Amino acid sequence: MTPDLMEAGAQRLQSLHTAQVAGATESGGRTAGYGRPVTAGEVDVTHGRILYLEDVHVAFDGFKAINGLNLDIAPGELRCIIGPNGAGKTTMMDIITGKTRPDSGTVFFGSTIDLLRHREADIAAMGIGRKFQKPTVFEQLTVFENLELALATDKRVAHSLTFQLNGEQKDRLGEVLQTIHLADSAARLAGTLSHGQKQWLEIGMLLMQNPKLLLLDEPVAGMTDEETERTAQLFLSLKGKHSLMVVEHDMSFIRTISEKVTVLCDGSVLAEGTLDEVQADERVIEVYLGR
Ligand SMILES: Nc1ncnc2c1ncn2[C@@H]1O[C@H](COP(=O)(O)OP(=O)(O)OP(=O)(O)O)[C@@H](O)[C@H]1O
Repeated sequence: MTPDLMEAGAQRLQSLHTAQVAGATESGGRTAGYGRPVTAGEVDVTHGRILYLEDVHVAFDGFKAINGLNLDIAPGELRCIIGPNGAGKTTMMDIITGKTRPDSGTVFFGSTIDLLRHREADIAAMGIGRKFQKPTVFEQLTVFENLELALATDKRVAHSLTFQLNGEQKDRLGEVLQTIHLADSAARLAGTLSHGQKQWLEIGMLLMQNPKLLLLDEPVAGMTDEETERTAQLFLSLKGKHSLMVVEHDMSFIRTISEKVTVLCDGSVLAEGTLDEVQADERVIEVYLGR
């Protein structure tokens, strides 16, 4: 979830609570007003890359967590990232989203946006959405309200407290509900959803902001087999419309969704190719099996 969204959600919950205390809600705390949805600007992908990292380094207390990392992602690509524990996968996502500043290197969004010059909230607003492993939906709001809230991430929080959808936004919300398989659950409180449904809802919240690039950290951890299968279908349906970077340890899930797989190890790329290719690579076998 984006920093702006977390802030807006906290404010929204506070306002909902206040209204409940006063006994005066009209529509579950989302009464008249307006908001300005974040709309990502155009990203220049004429060079065939939506994300480009070159020779990125970061050390924590002398430990090289990212060590000469080079990576690029094509527009509309669904890239899977695998690697043993401590390989640097989370740190890489932290760098892309502005949470961690690298010591050196180049990180570009499209060919013109130098991500190292931007703050975390701005990077999210430019169209890079991040989904952490643990779902962080607003449990006391309905599915509908969670999605609605995702449109209202204006930094002037007062707007998000009093947000009202226009026709186009209602259509979009309906589409996202269908995409994330929650059309029948729009009025349910998010806290009553299964783990998998919460994950889909959070992905839906990111989709409401129409991200160009989605970073997804272990999206199927803790899901049932059926939920995992549905998540695979969801990601395949998003491919092309969005670029996706999926970090996951579940190899059967990777097999279902992947074209190109990148193996990270010790902070840099060890191998890249189809899952079959990287699984047959002696160096990959060695880091996974410790031979
Ligand atoms: N803030 C930090 N301070 C010190 N060390 C850190 C910090 N963040 C990450 N590290 C270290 O950097 C290395 C890479 O960590 P990272 O979390 O990026 O790996 P990962 O590939 O995501 O691992 P996992 O699959 O277990 O989530 C690890 O050895 C970790 O302990």
